[in-house]
Amino acid sequence: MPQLGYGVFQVPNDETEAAVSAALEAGYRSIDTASIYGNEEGVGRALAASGLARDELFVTTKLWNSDHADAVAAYDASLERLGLDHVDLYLIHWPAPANDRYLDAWAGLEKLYADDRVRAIGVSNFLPEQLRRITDLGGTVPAVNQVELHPALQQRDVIAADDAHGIVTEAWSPLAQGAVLADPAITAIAERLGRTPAQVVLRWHLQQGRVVIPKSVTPSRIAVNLDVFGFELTDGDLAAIDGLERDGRTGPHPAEFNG
Ligand SMILES: NC(=O)C1=CN([C@@H]2O[C@H](COP(=O)(O)OP(=O)(O)OC[C@H]3O[C@@H](n4cnc5c(N)ncnc54)[C@H](OP(=O)(O)O)[C@@H]3O)[C@@H](O)[C@H]2O)C=CC1
Ligand SMILES: O=C(O)C(=O)[C@@H](O)[C@H](O)C(=O)CO
Repeated sequence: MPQLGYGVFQVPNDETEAAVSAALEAGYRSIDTASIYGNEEGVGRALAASGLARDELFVTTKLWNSDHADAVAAYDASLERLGLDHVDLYLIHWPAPANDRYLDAWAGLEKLYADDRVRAIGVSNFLPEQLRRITDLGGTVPAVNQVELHPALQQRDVIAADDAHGIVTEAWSPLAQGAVLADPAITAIAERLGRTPAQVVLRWHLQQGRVVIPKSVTPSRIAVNLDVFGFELTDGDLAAIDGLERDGRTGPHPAEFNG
């Protein structure tokens, strides 16, 4: 799985083909969408138009909360919209604890995986106790847990639980939707290194082994966000950004969100 991908939350379907095409042209090879984003068709059109071989691409989509009871049918519908015969990573989008159907959803994803219809399966927005209910089953361990994670919300308990099971932690809203980019600790590092604040934040994630999927519809930012493999933060820089934790959640809390 590429460590840096491109996310398309809040990109309207009719603008998604152009945005994903710009990302593929800039060099991204991993695209993160979801059935609830309503833009899988736009993603699919860009993939088809790119001329890139399928095995050069890494496509992630997600099972929405109302579909936990029939994951296989929801997967088929996503494939139809994407124009693909498989995706590389299929995630349960949220645990939706009030519905309490995520173990059924996991059984559906495990069936897809056992039938060789998807390259990897995982979860998103899972808290440690929700992950434990899945790993306690003794079946397939999720490959990935995609969670909100950025300097203002560092999710150390979730990362510890992921690490304990060998699950890759993937950061959504890795830039906190822009909310951390004016933080003096980050701008000072950016100025010293001659980089942008977004590049510094992405580097902070990457140097700690996380997968990131920044979103931008702005071509210059799409390019800048990918240009983060030619410099390094020092241990002091990493520690300064670690100091920005402030429980600054921007999205819903997984213990409460049922969609
Ligand atoms: N599993 C889940 O529940 C969730 C998953 N996600 C995934 O994570 C992806 C990323 O998260 P998202 O919420 O979009 O937030 P991000 O943290 O990626 O931030 C996106 C925002 O930051 C701006 N931005 C991007 N790059 C820069 C830059 N270099 N300088 C300044 N501003 C910048 C964008 O503006 P502009 O576009 O105008 O350039 C946009 O407003 C989503 O697209 C989606 O794929 C997101 C939310 C929940
Ligand atoms: O973007 C996502 O992937 C999300 O799950 C959420 O942002 C969700 O769709 C939402 O908008 C909740 O208010």
